[in-house]
Amino acid sequence: MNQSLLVEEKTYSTPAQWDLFEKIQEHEQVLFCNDPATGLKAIIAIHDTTLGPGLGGTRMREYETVDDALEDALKLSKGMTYKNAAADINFGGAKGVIIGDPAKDKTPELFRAYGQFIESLNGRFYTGTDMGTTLEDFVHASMETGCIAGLPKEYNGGGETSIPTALGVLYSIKAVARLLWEDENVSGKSFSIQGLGKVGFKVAEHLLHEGANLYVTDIDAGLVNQIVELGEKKGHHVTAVTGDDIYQVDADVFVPCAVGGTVNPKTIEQLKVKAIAGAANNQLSDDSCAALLKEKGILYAPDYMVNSGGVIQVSDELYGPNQQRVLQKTKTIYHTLLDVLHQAQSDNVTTTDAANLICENRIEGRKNRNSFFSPKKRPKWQVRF
Ligand SMILES: NC(=O)C1=CN([C@@H]2O[C@H](COP(=O)(O)OP(=O)(O)OC[C@H]3O[C@@H](n4cnc5c(N)ncnc54)[C@H](O)[C@@H]3O)[C@@H](O)[C@H]2O)C=CC1
Ligand SMILES: O=C(O)CCC(=O)C(=O)O
Repeated sequence: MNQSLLVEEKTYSTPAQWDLFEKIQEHEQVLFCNDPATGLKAIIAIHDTTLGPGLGGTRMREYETVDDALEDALKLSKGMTYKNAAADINFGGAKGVIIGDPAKDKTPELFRAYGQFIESLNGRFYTGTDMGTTLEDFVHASMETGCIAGLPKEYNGGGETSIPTALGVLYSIKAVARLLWEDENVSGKSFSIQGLGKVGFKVAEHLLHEGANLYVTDIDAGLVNQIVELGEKKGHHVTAVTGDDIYQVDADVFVPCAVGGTVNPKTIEQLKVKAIAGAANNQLSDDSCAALLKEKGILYAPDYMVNSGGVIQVSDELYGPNQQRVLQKTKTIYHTLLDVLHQAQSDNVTTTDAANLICENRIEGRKNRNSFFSPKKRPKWQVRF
């Protein structure tokens, strides 16, 4: 072996050089998007496209480090693979994160630049709203790419995904109630809701309509006040709670609807609830939390099943927007989730393990069926060619 090859071997086998590839080893592709002209800094992670093109929303958030942003994109996109498999739709898992403050850093040009990067993936990534992004942002992105889902109705899209997502959370809560109390009626039961944004606010409205009592928190005091006032009008108790106190309230069900990771060993110790069912993606800080919850007797409804109303709508757009049909499909979450909760009980495993197994079997099964070549692997709403 000549000297230069020896040097190369030595250089490239240093473990630190491979850290990044180790981090993304479960993923098919990760795209770092950098556009100095608009200030766009984004990461698109495509986890698995066995079931179809990668599909997942794009989040905008002020991350402290690029590593934090990458970790979020990797975890969220993997979650989408499971979510899409659980919802039995023909899409794989992917997600985008834009690094920046949604209140200060958004411009139409930034989203157009993001659209150009999406377009460069040539149909491998479809996206729409998530935390910190709105339908309007994606109207700008859609000027550059056809791979945008969930545009406003005026643009012939399905509109706000938080509507089916919130309905799916309500039906999941009903499934949990059926398992806990043999009755899906939640009137008089109490719920602690963390986050009153696009989804959490609607979940709170649904629960008030059902006659439930609420504890609510959000870093935006205006949203908290609105729900407190609504509760007063409806004659139900809505108690505003500050920050981390939400983990200690004496509610029946914790409903995380803000950021991920809020169910962790520290908060599990504080939680007094009987169950957790909410919209936030990646609620558990790590896999071991599922076992901790099981030990403590807290029933955990896997997040990616509870919050699949959004992808159900987005994938349904293949047939043209139809909210009635989407809401009907969203209600099926009740039975899918209840089956998983029963399965976990009868197998004495965590609810996460029971749900993951169903998804992994579905993906494995599809791998076998995808064994022959077909050029028609694009969803039919892809109209650019
Ligand atoms: N929008 C959708 O259709 C879907 C959303 N999700 C997930 O649901 C969660 C909420 O999504 P959206 O409502 O769309 O986002 P959003 O950005 O509209 O709302 C998030 C809310 O959480 C609040 N918040 C942030 N950190 C908080 C904290 N530490 N404590 C209390 N409140 C806090 C924010 O002030 C905001 O009001 C996210 O995790 C998202 O990924 C999942 C599936 C679909
Ligand atoms: O809005 C979308 O494009 C898909 C929904 C999504 O990202 C999610 O369920 O987390």
